[in-house]
Amino acid sequence: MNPVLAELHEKARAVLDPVHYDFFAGGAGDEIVLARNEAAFRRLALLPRVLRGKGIRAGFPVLISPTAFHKLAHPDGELATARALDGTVLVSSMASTVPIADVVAAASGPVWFQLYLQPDFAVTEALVRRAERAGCAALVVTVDSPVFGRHRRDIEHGFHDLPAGLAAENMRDLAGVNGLRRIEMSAFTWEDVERLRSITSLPVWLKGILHPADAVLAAGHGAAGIFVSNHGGRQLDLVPAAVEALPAVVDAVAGRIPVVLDGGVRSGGDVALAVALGASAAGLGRPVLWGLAADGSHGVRRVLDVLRDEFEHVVAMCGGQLSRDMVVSRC
Ligand SMILES: Cc1cc2nc3c(=O)[nH]c(=O)nc-3n(C[C@H](O)[C@H](O)[C@H](O)COP(=O)(O)O)c2cc1C
Ligand SMILES: O=C(O)C(=O)c1ccccc1
Repeated sequence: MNPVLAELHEKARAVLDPVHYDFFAGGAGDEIVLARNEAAFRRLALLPRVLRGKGIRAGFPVLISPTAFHKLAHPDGELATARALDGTVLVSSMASTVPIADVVAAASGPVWFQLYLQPDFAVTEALVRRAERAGCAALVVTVDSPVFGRHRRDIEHGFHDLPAGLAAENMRDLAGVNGLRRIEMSAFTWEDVERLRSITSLPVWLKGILHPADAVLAAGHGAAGIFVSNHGGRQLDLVPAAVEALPAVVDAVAGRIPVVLDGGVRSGGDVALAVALGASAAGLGRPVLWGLAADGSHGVRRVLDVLRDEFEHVVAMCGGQLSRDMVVSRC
């Protein structure tokens, strides 16, 4: 592990309330998927191409995946994360502890809004209007959570609610209700996605797709793109590592829409592997939380800078190109 990322993680562990550390770090069930997300990257290797000059690959294909409750990590919460972007996309969680308008106002890069469809469509619509008015560039609907994941560490600690003074600020005064509305998890259908699309001109991405057939349906139902994701091992503890599910989804989508990969990305090399396997970008969850907890905006910026530097170095080593044929198994 890059020593800067290791240092930020260790500092985060040291400064965070252990209950909040476990909320961020933990996964569902026996945490098998949580461990596999990282382990799967270590089982992959790259065969560099040689004598190709510098190649043409430019840009930094990383974004920040949505994570809840940044004020548990740092007093400035999502404002600190947003200030660190320097052009990187932040997918801001519906469960942010700063209102989305303030996140966008503080951001040094594009902000997308992640939401869970709510059983009362008026609530979903109000959230969409908040995101639009704030200036978000896209919506990301998380579709892997028909029910809440069972996070054993949270259950053991009795951690269910934010401490006094913190709240999911986007859930205030929604659809006729004064005060805070609870975020609900519920089961939806492709028709609900179409309904959401019909009320907004923002691009609608779907996050949490693992089955290739669902990826095809997403493209057919007008999704702007998809996230291959197992929610960082926080939903069903029976699924493959995210990067293991990626190739079949990329094949099924066949270039119709972009595919983002998140889960277990911990280095610029991991980003390169995801891109070589066909991802348009890789998303970061926990590494950003560790940077934020350790050193606020500066810590998040350091995480992004380390990954950018490592990614560019790997690409240079690979002759400026990354493709599926270059990825092999180590074992
Ligand atoms: C503490 C925490 C909170 C999360 N909150 C959300 C959320 O509000 N919405 C969502 O779609 N995904 C959420 N996720 C999942 C992330 O978007 C992402 O899929 C996952 O963290 C990627 O894996 P990584 O942490 O290994 O990088 C959360 C993940 C963590 C660790
Ligand atoms: O913890 C999570 O993974 C998550 O997605 C979430 C969603 C809503 C509120 C808090 C966390």
